[in-house]
Amino acid sequence: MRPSSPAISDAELAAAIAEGAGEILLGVRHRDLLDGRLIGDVGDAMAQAWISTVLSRHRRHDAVLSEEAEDVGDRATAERVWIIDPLDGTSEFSMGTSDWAVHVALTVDGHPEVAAVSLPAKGEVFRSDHVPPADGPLTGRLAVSRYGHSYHSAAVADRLGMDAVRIGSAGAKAMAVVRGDADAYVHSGGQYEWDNCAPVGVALAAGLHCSRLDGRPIVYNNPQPYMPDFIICRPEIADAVLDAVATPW
Ligand SMILES: Nc1ncnc2c1ncn2[C@@H]1O[C@H](COP(=O)(O)O)[C@@H](OP(=O)(O)O)[C@H]1O
Ligand SMILES: [Mg+2]
Repeated sequence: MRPSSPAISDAELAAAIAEGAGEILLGVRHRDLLDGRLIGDVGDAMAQAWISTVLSRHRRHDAVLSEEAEDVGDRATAERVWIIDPLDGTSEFSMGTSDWAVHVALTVDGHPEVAAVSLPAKGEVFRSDHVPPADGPLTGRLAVSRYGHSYHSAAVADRLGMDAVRIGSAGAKAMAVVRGDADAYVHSGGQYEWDNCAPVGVALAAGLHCSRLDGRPIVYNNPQPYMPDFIICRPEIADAVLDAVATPW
């Protein structure tokens, strides 16, 4: 086999994967030929197959953690690990809305060094090496799941007087904060590293506050890839958000 292209940087590769998988996923939704659960299953499988083939061709020495692949081998002890969600917001993708995303992050020693999040149905690709600072006017909006508030997001909305906006997909919610459409995304109650690693990588690069609910930094590539809670918010409200989640009632 010919060696893979030597030229592509980690940042270019992450963005190309997020964009290319997005094109595949838009093709899966082409003209409503599929629907319901089937469309989500096919989307997950096709995006995963393409991404894993691209990574094995271009970065065969790196480890990979993906929502759609078995977590085998010694990934947790590797230095460079790609953390991937080939389709975040599978239910929204299946429903035909635009709030779904592809997440691609490269972690080095547990930190997202490079990240890309595409929102293919909106034609947007956010990348950590090019993202502008999220420093526009505050909106008073808090991004929450379409399925409702978590205990802690309700406390933040209540305490800070914020309006909840329902958006599917962790990536789409985080990018709403990066874009300046919302001031915060607060999640508790469960998620996995692939759901929030690339969104956090882009958010950090945009100058946003990202931490666990108790204020600790978010560290990835843990042996158990469960990452159940985090805050992504504008730095100017971070203290108030941390205070609200520390003493919710
Ligand atoms: N309590 C929980 N436990 C595990 N995963 C959760 C979760 N709440 C949300 N998620 C996952 O986080 C992503 C965003 O969810 P939401 O839009 O509701 O905030 C979804 O990923 P997938 O679509 O990749 O499965 C969803 O499955
Ligand atoms: Mg996900």
